Amino acid sequence: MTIDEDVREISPYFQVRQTTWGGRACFSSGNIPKGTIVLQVAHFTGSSISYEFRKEVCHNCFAYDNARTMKYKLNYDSVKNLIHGADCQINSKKFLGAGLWFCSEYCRDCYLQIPNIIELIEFYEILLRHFPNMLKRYNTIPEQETKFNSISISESIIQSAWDEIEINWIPRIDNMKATKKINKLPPISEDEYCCIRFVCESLFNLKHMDPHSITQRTFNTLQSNELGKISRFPVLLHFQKLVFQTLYILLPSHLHKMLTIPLLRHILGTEYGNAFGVWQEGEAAESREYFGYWVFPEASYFNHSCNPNVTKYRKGNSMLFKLNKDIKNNEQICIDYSGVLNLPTKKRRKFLADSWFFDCACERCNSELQSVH
Ligand SMILES: C[S@@+](CC[C@H](N)C(=O)[O-])C[C@H]1O[C@@H](n2cnc3c(N)ncnc32)[C@H](O)[C@@H]1O
Repeated sequence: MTIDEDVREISPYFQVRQTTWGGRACFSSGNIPKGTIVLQVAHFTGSSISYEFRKEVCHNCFAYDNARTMKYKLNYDSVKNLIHGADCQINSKKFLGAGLWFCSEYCRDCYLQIPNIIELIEFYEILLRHFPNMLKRYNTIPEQETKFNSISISESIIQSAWDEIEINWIPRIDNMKATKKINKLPPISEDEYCCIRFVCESLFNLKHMDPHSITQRTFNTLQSNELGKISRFPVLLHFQKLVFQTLYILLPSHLHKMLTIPLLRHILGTEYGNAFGVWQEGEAAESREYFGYWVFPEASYFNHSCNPNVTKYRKGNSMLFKLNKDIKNNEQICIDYSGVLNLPTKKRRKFLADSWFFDCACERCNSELQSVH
């Protein structure tokens, strides 16, 4: 993978360079003292709050109030001024709130001020309208995970699955009347529902982002872990197809234009290796809640180290990366992906290989492995 000259402007504190052992990585641009925030990012391409927390986490600032439902649900009055044009499929009488909850009027207003946000709200609302029926059908089919997980995966198996969609499924759907298309919506679970919202938010953000912005350029060059992740969990290939099919049938035209198979594969393939967890703020690591995940392309060049020099944390809807020790010029800047740094070498490395699909080549692993042999 080549390094785009442009990604060098991510932070004045580091440069992105190629390594021989772990793809691209961040190297400090000088001696930097402990406590320095080397990166703060606020532009995620996509975020996903898990179904369980959908009413309990603010969709603007990600606040959480001990499992209480957020006070402000989106209502028709707050969106009606944003609806222009007759083809918007938001119905004033049956508005369900698009599955969007906020901790305050301020957060709801901030969310509604995002340019063109009505496009995303419209899709969330359409999906929410169809979801109960899709879920009901999902709940009547027997457990299929075992069947799908027994498939052995290769690059060409993934490609043929998508070719099948492209060559057979899409033309069939394109030839149907709108009402008939709805009958082809697949049965989906809560997990697919959340992932569909994640992909749609990514399409929406990418559509309205300056194509020359650093977020867009870094997103384009993110490393995909599609093959590693689907090989480990083959059911994900089926899952991805359901996500695509639902989006293809339900997306209104302004976002439908964005939906291509290569882009969907890039959004999901890069999410597998680059997403950060959205964790509860202000709680100890052992007791905090995990709300979901989000992707910040500019923050995706940090490699993992089992002795990291950066601590990452969330502040509202941004993420900060702060040095936890002094570092020297040209030193690699690394974070912890795992949350299991206290485990013994073998177990820690197995965890990284199983959940992140790489054999850790950090200094601590290298020196601990040498002392084991
Ligand atoms: C979030 S990306 C980090 C940036 C990545 N190196 C790149 O070129 O895009 C995570 C990927 O980097 C590589 N990586 C990160 N930390 C590593 C480590 N300690 N040892 C080996 N590979 C690592 C793995 O391929 C992993 O899937």
